[in-house]
Amino acid sequence: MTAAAAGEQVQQPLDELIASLTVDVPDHPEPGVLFRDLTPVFGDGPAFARVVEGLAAPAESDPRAAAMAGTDDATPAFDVVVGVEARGFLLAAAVALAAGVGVVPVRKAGKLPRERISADYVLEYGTATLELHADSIRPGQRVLVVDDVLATGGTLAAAVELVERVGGVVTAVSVVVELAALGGRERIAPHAVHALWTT
Ligand SMILES: O=P(O)(O)OC[C@H]1O[C@H](OP(=O)(O)OP(=O)(O)O)[C@H](O)[C@@H]1O
Ligand SMILES: Nc1ncnc2[nH]cnc12
Repeated sequence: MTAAAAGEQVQQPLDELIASLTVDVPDHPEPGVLFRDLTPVFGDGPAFARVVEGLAAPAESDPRAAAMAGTDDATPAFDVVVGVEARGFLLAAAVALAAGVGVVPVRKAGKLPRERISADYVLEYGTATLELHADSIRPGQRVLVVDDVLATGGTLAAAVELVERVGGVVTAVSVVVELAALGGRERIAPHAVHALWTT
């Protein structure tokens, strides 16, 4: 008997759901960039819930992280979630709340008020500086790094670098969308990137 015949709800695959809700905007924020607008994904309650659940999945199923956690599979294999300003904040806070752990912001330059470390980076449409409070992650803490889009990988590479400079152990890097042609995955290596939709 099929799931439908048995009366079960058949879920649309998550990558198809994200793709169907994403709006492509040509030439934003500058000519030549095809901007993938994910705000309709975040604005859809059931889709957002599935995205949040999916972003936490690799860390939960990573044997290395599970062994480090020393607990059963149901326990998140990370102690804290790092989110990258600004769109990553929407996701990281939700993932952290669902997992029962804290959330730490990686911010654009000049926003964090206390002792901080900085990393300059290049992204698909510009250059910028990211910062992390020096005491926001304890040495050895296991970190899930979350953002919405992996394009060239400059942003996430800088975020991972900051986490590692303060002694955090990056156990997983999760994004909603990976723009494969821009090669970001190679930039993040040796860390694996878990993308809910690769296009
Ligand atoms: O892989 P990359 O080429 O580095 O690009 C990806 C980054 O670009 C976007 O952030 P943006 O800097 O536009 O900031 P926002 O979240 O404040 O809109 C996106 O949210 C990622 O953080
Ligand atoms: N093409 C793109 N769409 C949305 N966010 C991005 N961040 C970097 N490149 C992007």
